[in-house]
Amino acid sequence: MVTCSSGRPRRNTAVTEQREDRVPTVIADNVHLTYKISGRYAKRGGAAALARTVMRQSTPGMREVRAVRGVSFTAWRGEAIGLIGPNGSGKSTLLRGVAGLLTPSEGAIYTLGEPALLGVNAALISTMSGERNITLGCLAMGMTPDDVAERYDGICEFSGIGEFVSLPMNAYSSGMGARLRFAIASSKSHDILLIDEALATGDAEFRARSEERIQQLRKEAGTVFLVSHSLGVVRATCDRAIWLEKGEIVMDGATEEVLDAYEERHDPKSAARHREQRRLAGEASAKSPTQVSATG
Ligand SMILES: Nc1ncnc2c1ncn2[C@@H]1O[C@H](COP(=O)(O)OP(=O)(O)OP(=O)(O)O)[C@@H](O)[C@H]1O
Repeated sequence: MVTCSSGRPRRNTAVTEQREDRVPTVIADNVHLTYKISGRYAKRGGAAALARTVMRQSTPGMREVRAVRGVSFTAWRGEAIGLIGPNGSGKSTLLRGVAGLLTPSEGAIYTLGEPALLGVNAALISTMSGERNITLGCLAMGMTPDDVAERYDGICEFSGIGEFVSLPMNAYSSGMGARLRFAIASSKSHDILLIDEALATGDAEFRARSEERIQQLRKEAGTVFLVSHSLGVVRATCDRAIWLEKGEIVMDGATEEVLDAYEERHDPKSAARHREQRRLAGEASAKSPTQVSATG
């Protein structure tokens, strides 16, 4: 089933561009996502208050934050896409738009299948134990009680939270909570899995296991979107990257190319180091056939 979330009715032109051999799972067509901040948060300060008094306004007006501005892309089944960009560039907002939690003020998002958003702030109930949250989280994802019973041990083991599972989640460290959320959400294959920074919180060993799990989810035919500030995680996990700045796409393409360009702009030292590493690796591989023939 194709689901559409849009600001106003639009002709679904992008769908007709699909290639025969690949299945599009998410189509974003000129998407704009805007937050409206109302009342007292919109404008503060003495001058604004005085203006309101003079103009006899009881409440200040609405302010808009245009977090995503005219974003278009097509995601295909089997892809893992990293969303990168500086703070406030609109990555999480775009993910929430794909998840259907925000409606575009303009443009449309079409999804084939059910998107599942896995965020660090995903809603589990902090006063309940990990055990209860596993059960509720799995049921909420559409599993049957038998499915839950079957997967329960695997989820506990994957999360690595040990006996903390019987304690309320508000007794967990933020890393433990994030690990449990990831373990619950990734225990089921999703048509479209949206991950917001979840991997950044675990330790190195958990990150390695999560990367493996994401690769597995990809093989099970889903599409994975990953928001991360860690370019290393995006490099290890994604084959495509979308770079956002101020709510607009700067670049969309193969991970290496996009990350190189991003680093050139935001972290030139790392970009130079990576170039040098590649040059040395290139030299080594150019030399190796000679060495083989010399020894062979
Ligand atoms: N609930 C909200 N209400 C109002 N404005 C918001 C809200 N959430 C985000 N914004 C604003 O939208 C813009 C994009 O924020 P968003 O969280 O999507 O960026 P991001 O790239 O994910 O940032 P970060 O890397 O810091 O997590 C920012 O200007 C932010 O202040």
